[in-house]
Amino acid sequence: MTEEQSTSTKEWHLEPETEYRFELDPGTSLAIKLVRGHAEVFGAELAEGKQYLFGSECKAAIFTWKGCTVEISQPSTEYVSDETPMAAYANLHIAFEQMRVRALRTLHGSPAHDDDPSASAEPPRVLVVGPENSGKTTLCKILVNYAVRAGQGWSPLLANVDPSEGGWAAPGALSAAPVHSPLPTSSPANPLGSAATSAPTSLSSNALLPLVYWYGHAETKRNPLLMDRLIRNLGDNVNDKYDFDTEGKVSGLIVDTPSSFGAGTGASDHRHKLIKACVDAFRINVILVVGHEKLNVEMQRIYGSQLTVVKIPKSGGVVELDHTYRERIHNYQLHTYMYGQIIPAPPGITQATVGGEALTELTLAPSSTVISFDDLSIFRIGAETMAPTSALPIGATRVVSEMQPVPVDPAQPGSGLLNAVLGLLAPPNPDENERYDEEILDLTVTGFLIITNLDIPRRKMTILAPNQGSVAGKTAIVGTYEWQDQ
Ligand SMILES: Nc1ncnc2c1ncn2[C@@H]1O[C@H](COP(=O)(O)OP(=O)(O)OP(=O)(O)O)[C@@H](O)[C@H]1O
Repeated sequence: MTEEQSTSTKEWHLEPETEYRFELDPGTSLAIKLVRGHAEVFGAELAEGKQYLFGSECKAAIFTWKGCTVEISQPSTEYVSDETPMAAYANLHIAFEQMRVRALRTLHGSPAHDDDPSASAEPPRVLVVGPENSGKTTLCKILVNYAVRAGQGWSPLLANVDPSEGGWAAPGALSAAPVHSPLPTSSPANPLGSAATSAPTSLSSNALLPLVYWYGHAETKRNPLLMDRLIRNLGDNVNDKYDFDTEGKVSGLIVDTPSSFGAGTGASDHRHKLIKACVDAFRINVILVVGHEKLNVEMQRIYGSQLTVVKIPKSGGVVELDHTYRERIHNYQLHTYMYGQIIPAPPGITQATVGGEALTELTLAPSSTVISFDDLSIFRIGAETMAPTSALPIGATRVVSEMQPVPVDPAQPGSGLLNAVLGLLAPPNPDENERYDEEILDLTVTGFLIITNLDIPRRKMTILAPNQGSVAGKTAIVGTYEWQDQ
């Protein structure tokens, strides 16, 4: 008996249009091999005979349109369901595909043959909204994966404006990237597959180069003005890109939103402003509301006259994620950002891949460096450390606004910098005349680092970063995320 056969493997035969769902416990991993037929994980096809690893408490499903046999090593919570919304999702994909084809035809001035000449020639620019745990991110992934699999050379842009999720960067970031090959699913630490955000060595074959802005908090309500500005910055960048890349533009874009956009009601809260910011910034023409009647009615009422609002079903497989799970995921994400994607294979599995990549290609070695306090300028956006208004001298008015970059002095006890996650900013405009006061709000992020030690008497601090690049003279922003290497 070979080593591989001696593991506890189990074969599942899946009928057409069913899915095998699994949920991993902490510290466990799972290997899945497609033995026969066709299967996909959230729209990304599995290759026959390859072992795919899943870890870090991943919760996902293997879906098949035509039926298949899969071999599972070291199963955990698992079941098969024949009730999935995949047919509805596939119909959506077909509708978006028609929009792309029409947009491309218009771009090339090709004659229209069969369909309605009055139909819009705009590519799909889709905003996905829904309450917590409705499967928004999963739906975005499925739609993007179906588009890139269509064989038309589409590279739709996926934007993630959910700061609690991290996407391709660290949690607290807003990001966007054109997707050229299917996004794999292997761990919630990399919900959208691996990106070349940490170090060049992590440039695996399907790594993406996202555009990233740093918000720095999990909750959108903490600084809605900053969220609004970053969403508009992301949108402006995307539109600038499209001005030059008209072929890329016809692939369209999909925007994944935080659950706070779909939660609660009432016109006064900040979420309407942020939804509006997304609609304007990304020139949205379709809003998908995942499984929420009231939200659908609300979106119809506000946007129904200017764009298409579609309610779509929520999958019964979506897992309710609690607060502690989300905190563990943030830890996995930052660990993965620093050390790469490390998923130990279940016993007996020797040859496996993570989302199709060889395991060794995804491992990183971060560097810990001691720098002087003066090497790095650190800012906090808004008045986090301000005294309450009531504590100000009589007659004094607050001078620090929610959007003002406030310098943070590491020498100050209680600076909040120890173990803080910092977003390292791209350099400001080299032309002094083009600079402006709040420029650092509009700079993209080139990387993240963690302050692991502060030596106030010697004015030194230790930083952990994925590579050894110098940070001297650079500017970083601190938010409310912290991480300790355990
Ligand atoms: N069909 C399915 N089978 C098993 N697990 C699933 C399925 N669909 C989604 N999940 C899992 O459920 C969890 C929640 O899904 P997802 O992140 O897509 O929801 P969301 O609405 O974006 O969440 P959030 O509340 O963070 O905005 C994820 O771990 C995802 O992998």
